[in-house]
Amino acid sequence: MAEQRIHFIGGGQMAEAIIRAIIANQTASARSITVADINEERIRLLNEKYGILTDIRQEVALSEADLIIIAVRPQDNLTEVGQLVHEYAGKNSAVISIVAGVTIEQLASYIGGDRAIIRVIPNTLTDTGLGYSGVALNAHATKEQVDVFLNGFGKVQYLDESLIDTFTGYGVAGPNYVYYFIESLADAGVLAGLPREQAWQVALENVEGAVAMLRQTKLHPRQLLDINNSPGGVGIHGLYELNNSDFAAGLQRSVLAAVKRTAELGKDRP
Ligand SMILES: NC(=O)C1=CN([C@@H]2O[C@H](COP(=O)(O)OP(=O)(O)OC[C@H]3O[C@@H](n4cnc5c(N)ncnc54)[C@H](OP(=O)(O)O)[C@@H]3O)[C@@H](O)[C@H]2O)C=CC1
Ligand SMILES: O=C(O)[C@@H]1CCC=N1
Repeated sequence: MAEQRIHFIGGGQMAEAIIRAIIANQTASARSITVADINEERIRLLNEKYGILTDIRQEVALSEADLIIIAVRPQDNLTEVGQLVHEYAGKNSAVISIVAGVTIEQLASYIGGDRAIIRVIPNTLTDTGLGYSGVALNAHATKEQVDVFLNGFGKVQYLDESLIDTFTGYGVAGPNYVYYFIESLADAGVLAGLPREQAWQVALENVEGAVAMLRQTKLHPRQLLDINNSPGGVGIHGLYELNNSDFAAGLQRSVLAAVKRTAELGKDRP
């Protein structure tokens, strides 16, 4: 397959994370990528850091692109962005929106519904090759159009669009919960008297090891908890306190709040 030309509208944090990953793993070359951003500084920075093309007008980049990535915020002027795409994008190009909370129906109202539109909530672990992006296609889009690009910054789960908001708050915001857990765990080690660096290394190793155990043994966490806790011992005393806290429900409420906010982002647009 010939290399796809990829044009980003919005060159912020998420666009940069995707660009860095797809160039690093040779999914795309820098010369096949263009970016438009209302902030000139961002374009200059992306050119300097990654060598992407910058001496091209947006109208031309849109007309030549195979994939057009809408990477502005939900609060930005999507009507204006959609109008540009509608006017200049080639008929066979696929338009990928990574804008949280904005539906395919809303996107179609901005750019026209008679073209391939793909709603993606991109995973944020892009530099690792791990992490799932959630993807919903409209009737004009095919997996073949986007599969190579999407796998260039992690793994992909194709979903019914009705699940994308849930996937956003649970899956894509997911590393937040894990980062926060690791930070809290390392703090617990320090609170109990370990030096910070040792507490930190142990927390990371335990998280990585626990995931490896779950994958290797295919056991349920509860079964591994049983093995880890001797009668009247250390582990079960620690777990008793956790059971007395709001730990599980707090985490679950946090995910539900993130899912709720995703839906609000789509509705509260200017
Ligand atoms: N960051 C994340 O972890 C994730 C983000 N997303 C989604 O990705 C999208 C981008 O998020 P993020 O990268 O964090 O945001 P950023 O604010 O970092 O990037 C958005 C960029 O788009 C520019 N911009 C605004 N309006 C226009 C326009 N009309 N034309 C061209 N450029 C424009 C902004 O410029 P200026 O700042 O000057 O306004 C800014 O540089 C959002 O919709 C978000 O929901 C999805 C998953 C995860
Ligand atoms: O916070 C945000 O809006 C984005 C979407 C999911 C994770 N980060």
